[in-house]
This record gives sequence, structure tokens and C-alpha cells, in this order.
Amino acid sequence: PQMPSSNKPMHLGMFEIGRPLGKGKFGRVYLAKERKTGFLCALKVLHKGELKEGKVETQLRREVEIQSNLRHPNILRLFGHFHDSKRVFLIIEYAGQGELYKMLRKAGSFSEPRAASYIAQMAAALSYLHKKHVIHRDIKPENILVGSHGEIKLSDFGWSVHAPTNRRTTLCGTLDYLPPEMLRGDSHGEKVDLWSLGVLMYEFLVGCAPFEDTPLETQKRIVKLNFKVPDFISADAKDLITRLLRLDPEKRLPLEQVAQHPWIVKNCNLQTARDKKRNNHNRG
Ligand SMILES: Cc1cc(Cn2cc(-c3c(Cl)cnc4nc(-c5cn(C)nc5C)[nH]c34)cn2)no1
Repeated sequence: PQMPSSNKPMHLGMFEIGRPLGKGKFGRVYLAKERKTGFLCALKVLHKGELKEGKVETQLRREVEIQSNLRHPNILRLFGHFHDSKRVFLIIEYAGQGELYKMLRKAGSFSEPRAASYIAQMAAALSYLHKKHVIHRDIKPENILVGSHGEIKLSDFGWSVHAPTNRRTTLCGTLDYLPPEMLRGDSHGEKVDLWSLGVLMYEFLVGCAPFEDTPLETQKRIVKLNFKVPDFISADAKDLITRLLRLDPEKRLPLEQVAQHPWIVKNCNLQTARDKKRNNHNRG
């Protein structure tokens, strides 16, 4: 089945609504099937009243505008949107294996080959975004989904903007992933995503974020770069984490060098071999 073509106006009657897939602050996501083509997608339903109360209409408009124009295998597609009197509907790519953070909580932490495969895919997605001068600004496990072939899909562009910028909306949710320049409210650029990539890599390997603490303590630890990499983490992994978690944005390792870092190169080959073995085994 072909994905919905976004040039035609869409409406709710085009879809058969399936099971709920998840819920967020301003609405829910359902599995949906386009009646004509049988194409599976995710239908995000947001309530206009709650969007107004939460003063997030601007962020939603930006999310739709930015995500509709992105085409990358590691970025969740937004195929289209429409609304009725009470609700806004987003037609989103269906990620067949669901939410990465649930897998991380279940596993506790990921093996180095698995984490390296995810970080390499994130670096590819961020490289694509930064070439378009889009910064995501909200990289964390909760905003990553997993496609049916185990590939990761960066989602939730509610906080993404065109660089450079400074934040005008109050932060909410975890501070764990915020770089020092955003904590200070300074103007910031694409390199904020490099910091968050370092936090993400640490959390994949250790099972908790590097500055995890009470909100106040977390802020103090971030601006003082007060974190420790446990001894069970390989030297190569520790090297990459410390090259991303730099207070000075200019000193963070550029994405091209992340992709070529020894830890990525060595472990990605291992993971590919594992995936091949598993796929052959599953084929029986
Ligand atoms: C509102 C609201 C809820 C959420 C969080 N959220 C995202 C999804 C979701 C999307 Cl957008 C796309 N594909 C998905 N596939 C799953 C899924 C697949 N399996 C096997 N299990 C799940 C769960 N969830 C998807 C759901 N909730 N963001 O804003």
C-alpha cells in the first residue's frame, strides 16, 4: 500500500481507527488504516482547547511545518494534518516496534554494539536536520520510536526550531538532557543536539542520565560538568561521551567525526553482524 499523498485534503472518514498506541500531554495516538489503500499509519489526535490552555499552538504549527518537509529513514514522517471543530489530527508514520524508552527501561541498559547502532542512526538524522539548519532541541529516549526493522525514528519536533535562536517557551519535563547554554537561556545553535546526543549515549549504556538528580542539583551538575562514567563502560565509549559533553558548544565533536569515531565503527560492524545472524535465524 502507498503512503497517503499529502497534496489531497485529508479527513477522518478516510481512516479506520484502531487501538490506542499511546498518550501524550495534549492528546492520544491511535493505530489507523487508510481505507482506500490499507496503508497503516499513526493518528495523533490533539484537542484544540487543551492546546490553547497549554499555549502550545505555535509549537504545534512549527512541528507540522518542520516535520512535513523532512524525508529521512531515521526521522518519523508526518504525512499530513487536518482538523475539525474541536480537534487537530496529525497523520504520522507508524513505527512498528514502538517506543525506544520502553525497551530501554525493560533492558535496563543496551549493549555497546546496540547503543552504537542507535547513536550512528541518530548522528545520521541530526546531520540531515543540521544541514537544513533545523535543531531538534528535545533529543531523549521518549522522543525516539523504533521501526519494524529495528531502525530508530526521531520524532516529536514540538521543540525544534530554525537555528540560531533562544528559547521563548518555558521548559517543562526533564532537565536531564538540557545543555548548559539552554539552561542559562543563552542564544544557542545546532550544537545543543550534540550535547543531548552525549546524554543519550550515556543513558543507553548506563541506564540512567549522567546528571540525574533533583531538578536543582541536576542544573548545578550540568553547568559544572559534574558526571562520572562508570568503569564498566569501555574506554572508546567513554572517549566519545566526553567529547560530546563539553560546556563550550564549539568544542563538541562534530557529527561527521561522531560517525567515524572508533567506538561507532568497531561496534556498528558487530551489531550489523548480530542483526544479520538474527534475521537469518528468524528466516529459519
Ligand atoms: C499525543 C502523543 C502520544 C505520543 C507518544 N506516542 C507516539 C506513538 C507512536 C507513533 Cl507517533 C508512531 N508509531 C507508533 N508505533 C507505536 C507502537 C508500536 N507498537 C508495537 N507499540 C507501540 C506503542 N507507537 C507509536 C504512540 N504514542 N506522542 O504524542
